Amino acid sequence: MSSDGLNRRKRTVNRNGDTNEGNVCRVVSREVSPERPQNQSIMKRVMSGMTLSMAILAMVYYTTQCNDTKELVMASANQSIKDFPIRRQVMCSQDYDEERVRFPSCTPQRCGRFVSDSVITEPEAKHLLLVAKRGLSLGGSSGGVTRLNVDTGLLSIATNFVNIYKLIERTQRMDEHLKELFTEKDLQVYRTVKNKIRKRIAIHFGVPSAQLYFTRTSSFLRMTSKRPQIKADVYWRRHVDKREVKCLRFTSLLYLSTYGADFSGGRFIFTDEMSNQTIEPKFGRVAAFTSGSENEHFVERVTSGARYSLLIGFTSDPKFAVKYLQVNLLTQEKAMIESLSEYLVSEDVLNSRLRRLTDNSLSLNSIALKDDTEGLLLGHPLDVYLLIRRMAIDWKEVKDLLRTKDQRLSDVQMRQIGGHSNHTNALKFDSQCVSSSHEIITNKELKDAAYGVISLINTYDLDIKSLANGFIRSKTSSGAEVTSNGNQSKYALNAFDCYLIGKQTFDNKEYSDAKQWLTEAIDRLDDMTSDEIIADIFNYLSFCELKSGKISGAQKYKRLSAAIKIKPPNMIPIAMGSTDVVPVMKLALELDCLN
Ligand SMILES: O=C(O)CCC(=O)C(=O)O
Ligand SMILES: [Fe+2]
Repeated sequence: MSSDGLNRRKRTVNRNGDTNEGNVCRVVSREVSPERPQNQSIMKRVMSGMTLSMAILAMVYYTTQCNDTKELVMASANQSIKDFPIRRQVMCSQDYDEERVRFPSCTPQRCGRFVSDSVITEPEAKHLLLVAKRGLSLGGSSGGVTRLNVDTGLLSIATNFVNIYKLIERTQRMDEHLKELFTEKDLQVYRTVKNKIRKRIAIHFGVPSAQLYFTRTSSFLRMTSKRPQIKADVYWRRHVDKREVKCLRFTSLLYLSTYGADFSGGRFIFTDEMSNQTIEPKFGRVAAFTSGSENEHFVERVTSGARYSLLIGFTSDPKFAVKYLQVNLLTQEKAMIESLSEYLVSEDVLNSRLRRLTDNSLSLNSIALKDDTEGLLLGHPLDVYLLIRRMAIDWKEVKDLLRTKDQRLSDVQMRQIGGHSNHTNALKFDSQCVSSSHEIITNKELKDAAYGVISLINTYDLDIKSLANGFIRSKTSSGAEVTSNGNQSKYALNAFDCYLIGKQTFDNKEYSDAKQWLTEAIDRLDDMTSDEIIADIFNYLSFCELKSGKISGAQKYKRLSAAIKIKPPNMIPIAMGSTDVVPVMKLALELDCLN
């Protein structure tokens, strides 16, 4: 769950061996660095001598400095934290301010962390370790971390990811035992454990348990000392969970192996301003903390053995809850599609846009609901984004198209639609469903969902072009494309999606990725893309070029953008939130200065 590790500054870890502040600081470099070449010439030897002296000076400097950056062991592996958890309270960061307004009753009253060895039983931990090993053994990253997301089935294989559930579906005829990968008993233990952890978090942080929802981030992790192959393998970078998955409120970790016994290195470290705080993983131990920047952390690189853990993320925002997305939105959408299809048949509607929207939603909705039989809703990483896009954009458009049409329908005709006596009832989607889901799913959520896609790209280091085509492929991987859904992907994004994600990526200051998304948007332009959006795509492309110092490229795109006739301001494309205006205006000014 981290994105920017490779370009973070070099990290040193100050370590005290005991539970309290010590005076001896051992400075250990954790940087992944290539081996030094052998120096042959005298000149080189002199140079390396000088380098060494500078390194020693730097060490002395760090050693004197490290009295200020102490390291405290919050929970050691030798300890047994049974009766009372170890707790630490920290000041809440501002990361929750927005949620505080939206969900006052479930905003954390206090922020902090706790560690306990008595949340789950030993048999439960043993069972989950077997489940983790069984699941993870189907994959295996070529780098240091293998992830298996239990809810989506996403599993690291070599430098790629596959959907394990689809894999099983395809191979089960040959390999009967795979069907039994997760038995009912396994899932039952998994659910019990998740609920126990949720309850503890609720008690500890004073949040009603019923308002803590599981997110789709839950994953088994196996960390080893293997050299990283892709960005996602670098698990030892500092990060803030909430910055990567915005909706997160609490992060919990269940450790399924023990520091010092099953592996070395691999301690969990909070990077506090004055001192680092360390948790040594222990079999059956649960650590939980508020996910904002008050709890920035990293995992030390494992030096030997294998480290197993189960990460479970919680949100207070029901829209990002697994259950909400699975049950509410999808079933609501299904009802809307049924009503609409009935209406389209009975009315012989000629509006091709309406048909296209319905067909597209129908196919995506039925894929998701078909998976329901296996309890695996929303299995593709783009599912959530696409569902929210349908709710925020497509269904709103359907409603608008129908509104326009309704005005031309007589009362008699209205009654005929679906056999209902008044048109509000007949067009269920028009009255209740669309309005309510549209009220719930706003452009803000759509932007968050787009942000979710960006986090996914960064966390798993995915190739943008492949993902835009609905395929999951790592940026750095070579060879055959590994997909989660056969060769023909139903998840291909359209010009608007790529534009929206491109804009969010731009706001994230990732200009090269933003350019890629916007170029994908250009490749996907069709008759449904409005001129305003096309002009804005070119505008953003121009800003991307400008940010990368490519002045002539910036000017070229700016001219292209200006060449498109912009309609009056009420036609400003959807999802152009007012917050975007300021930076874009600023950039526009910068660009104008160049002309
Ligand atoms: O496994 C751990 O201890 C922490 C992993 C982590 O921080 C993450 O995946 O965000
Ligand atoms: Fe994390």
